[in-house]
Amino acid sequence: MTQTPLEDAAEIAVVRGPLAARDGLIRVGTRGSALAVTQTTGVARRIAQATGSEVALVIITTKGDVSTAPLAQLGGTGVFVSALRDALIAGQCDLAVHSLKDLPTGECPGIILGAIPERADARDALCARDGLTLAELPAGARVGTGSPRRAAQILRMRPDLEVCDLRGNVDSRLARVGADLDAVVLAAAGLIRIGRDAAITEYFELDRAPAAPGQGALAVEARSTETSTAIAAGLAALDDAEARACALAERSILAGLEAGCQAPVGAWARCDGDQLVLTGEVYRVDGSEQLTETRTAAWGAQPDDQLAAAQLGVDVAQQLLQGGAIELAPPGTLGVMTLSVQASADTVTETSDSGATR
Ligand SMILES: NCc1[nH]cc(CCC(=O)O)c1CC(=O)O
Repeated sequence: MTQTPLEDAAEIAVVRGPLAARDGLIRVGTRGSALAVTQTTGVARRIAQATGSEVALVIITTKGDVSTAPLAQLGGTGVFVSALRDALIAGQCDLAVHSLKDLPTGECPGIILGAIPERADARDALCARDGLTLAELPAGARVGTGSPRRAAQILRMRPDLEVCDLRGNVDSRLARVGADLDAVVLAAAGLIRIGRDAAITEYFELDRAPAAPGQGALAVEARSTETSTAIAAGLAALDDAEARACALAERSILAGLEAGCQAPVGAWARCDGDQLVLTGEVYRVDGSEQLTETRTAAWGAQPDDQLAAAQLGVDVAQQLLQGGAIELAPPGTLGVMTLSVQASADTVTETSDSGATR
């Protein structure tokens, strides 16, 4: 938490606590972790360059930052997001920067997704003791992750390993390697952003282990009532059509599966010439089974392509559902909406029953 990024912010002021709105000033809200401050500083710099405006970072503390309780108890990954959104709506900042993979797929009233900047490395990375790769870890080695997707992927590659739960910020997770764990799996983008990529001993290629939908991408949110031309110009300069299409395609798999944040789902979208290629996977968490679907759509960086990207995700989700995704994933992690609708309509089926009592 008390790392170098604050120095990186040299020409961008970083404020903990309220900062009044003022003409010509763009206040960019962020969580206070080293990772969040670093990535938001990058966004703030580019907005400053594109607009010539004065830009400041405003650090907003979220429940997820001050608690080590399991995320599910705090209301899921959404806790990282809601305090920032509250601050944006309340006018405590003018923009809010999130890791896209932490954003729930639903719309948020009063808020627009103003920009998805060019995406960083989407891969997961293994950080193991003694420079070991996954294949080199001894049988029974303990690998830390809090993600059901990563757990399943590790066990598919190495069924003999022991997957251990892991929480907290990137630095505290890394500190466990060589202590009570032999390795941890983290997002490469986060490690690179905070300058800890020297800890990486292996990158998992996306064809072998598709990452969380939106991993490595950032989301810049604004108020839907925003009228500032400087903010509009800043958002337009930041937005990357390819990153937006890929993120949209990956995230609409989640939406199509009605996936909760603990769903073991991997996604990988890439633009390849004039094609947008999307792969979605759903796993049994013990690594014993998986479903994979790949589909393509035309791609030419046209406005229509964004709609096609979203539809591609829905199509992949449909294929995964037809392949039996609901039965593969832990009860209640997929088809979440359908379950609650069924339950409230008092037509509870066996599936929704097990989902509800999980
Ligand atoms: N789950 C928390 C989270 N949210 C965003 C990142 C950083 C990487 C990114 O921007 O996707 C991380 C850490 C991790 O998964 O290792």
